Amino acid sequence: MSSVTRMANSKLPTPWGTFTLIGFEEKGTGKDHAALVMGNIEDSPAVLARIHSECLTGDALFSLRCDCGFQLQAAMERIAKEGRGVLLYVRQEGRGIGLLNKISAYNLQDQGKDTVEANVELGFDADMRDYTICADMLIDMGVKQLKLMTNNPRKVTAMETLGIEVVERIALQEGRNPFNEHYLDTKAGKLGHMFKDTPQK
Ligand SMILES: Nc1nc2c(ncn2[C@@H]2O[C@H](COP(=O)(O)OP(=O)(O)OP(=O)(O)O)[C@@H](O)[C@H]2O)c(=O)[nH]1
Ligand SMILES: [Zn+2]
Repeated sequence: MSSVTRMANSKLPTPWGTFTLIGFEEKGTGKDHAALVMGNIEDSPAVLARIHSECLTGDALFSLRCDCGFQLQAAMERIAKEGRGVLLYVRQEGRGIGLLNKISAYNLQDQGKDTVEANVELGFDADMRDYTICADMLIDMGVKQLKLMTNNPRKVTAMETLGIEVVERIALQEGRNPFNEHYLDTKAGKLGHMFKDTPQK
């Protein structure tokens, strides 16, 4: 049984083109999630896709502590350029620990901890995300194969495990700056993020 229910849809004009915005409700929690769709994404060929975890600070408040806002914009631009693709905007703020805990983690980082150490000190794993809802949103929209824009190999493995084939991983390296260098280097070192494209097959 799917973990999400499709609830509503509308047009969403953006600076890069007009997407269809689809709203989903997560059955277990009542949380809402969104998909931005352009073109016909059902069936083949593989669909250009981004699974974007919510980052209020980066996506909406222009934070330079991370690369999220830059990745979000780049992904929307690439999908619009291709004329076909999907971006899942998933409400997994702070890699699943929520905004308030992420702010506490930032406070620890201000005192010298890295992103992983800060999570652990607060009693969380480095990454608490579960991608089941992402696979179920894609299945609901008829998507079976992805060209996935991510540096995170765990997203690729998760999709494959959940029955969505990733035919290509496209690196999304955007917005490196003096404030997020250490964060990006920690992701590469401790969380296994990769900053080059890899064909999967
Ligand atoms: N706990 C915690 N979460 C953070 C921190 N910085 C950013 N985030 C969250 O991390 C999530 C984005 O994950 P990232 O690890 O940056 O990247 P990713 O989604 O795993 O991989 P990409 O697909 O390559 O972007 C968002 O939900 C952010 O809110 C931090 O220092 N601590
Ligand atoms: Zn961020």
